[in-house]
Amino acid sequence: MRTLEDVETVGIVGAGTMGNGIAQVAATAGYDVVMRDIETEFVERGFDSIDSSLSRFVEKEKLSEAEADAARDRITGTTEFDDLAEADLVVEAAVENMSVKKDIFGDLDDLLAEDVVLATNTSTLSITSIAAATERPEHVVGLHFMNPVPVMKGVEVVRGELTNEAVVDLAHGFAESLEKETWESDDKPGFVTNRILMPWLNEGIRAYDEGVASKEDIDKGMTLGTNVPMGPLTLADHIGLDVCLHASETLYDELGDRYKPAYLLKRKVEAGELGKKSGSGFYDYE
Ligand SMILES: NC(=O)c1ccc[n+]([C@@H]2O[C@H](COP(=O)([O-])OP(=O)(O)OC[C@H]3O[C@@H](n4cnc5c(N)ncnc54)[C@H](O)[C@@H]3O)[C@@H](O)[C@H]2O)c1
Repeated sequence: MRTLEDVETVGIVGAGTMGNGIAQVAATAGYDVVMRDIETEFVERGFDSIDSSLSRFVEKEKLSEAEADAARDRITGTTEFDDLAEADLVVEAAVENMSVKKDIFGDLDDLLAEDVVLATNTSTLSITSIAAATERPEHVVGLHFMNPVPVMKGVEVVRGELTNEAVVDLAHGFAESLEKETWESDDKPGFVTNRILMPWLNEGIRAYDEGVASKEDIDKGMTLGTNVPMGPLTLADHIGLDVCLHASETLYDELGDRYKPAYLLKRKVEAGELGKKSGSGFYDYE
């Protein structure tokens, strides 16, 4: 198996919110990066996000201009799947859909040398199921970065049923080389973070819907009362209500009633009120 010392080029599948963030932190850490999406427009949008994020790091004097330029130069964007062939490690960050991920992992398995580790950034889907699309399930691991990747320190390493110990070690080592801190989860629905976060968000939404308190007081109660940086309604808006609903539905399917999404979460998504990104969710963002 390729070890961390062998990793020079990192392949990223998907140039969206997470993919471009992972590409940025990998390039900043000195890796060469190949970032692949299906349309040129999506690759370009990924680079726009990277450029503005690197500029903020320069403004805050966390990176010099030369370091930011060097990081940017280490990233190659592409729509050609075969360009991922030079990767020593791949992190998949495409859409949260099992059949899409299985197709991608089947193709990666065909393309890449058999000693290359394939990681997925899935938030809620089973690593073991994704790995089953390959002939190297022992080389498939969950590497669950948090959003926004350049800012959030934590990475959850998820061990599939068949994941090798050395692959789990590589996942921790790679994340640490990006100056992240890791923890580990078994391949159970939602892993540690979303298993606990999603019912917390849904309970906040239900409490609001049932008139327990105003949305401001629910958020204030949770921030001042439990010392979290954002209350549930603000955090749900930041994550995106559609993303919250999708994750909640996956957990509900796998774990049953205690994970049932709140009615109001469904209604908001149906109304197109998706949170910060659409201009309104529980709060208005103008
Ligand atoms: N956004 C979050 O807060 C967050 C946090 C942690 C993990 N995740 C997980 O990360 C993954 C990506 O989420 P995101 O928020 O970046 O989504 P996104 O929609 O912003 O980006 C996904 C990208 O994948 C691309 N894509 C689709 N099929 C592809 C393919 N076959 N090959 C290459 N690219 C393809 C899409 O065009 C899109 O640009 C998901 O599995 C999600 O669950 C998301």
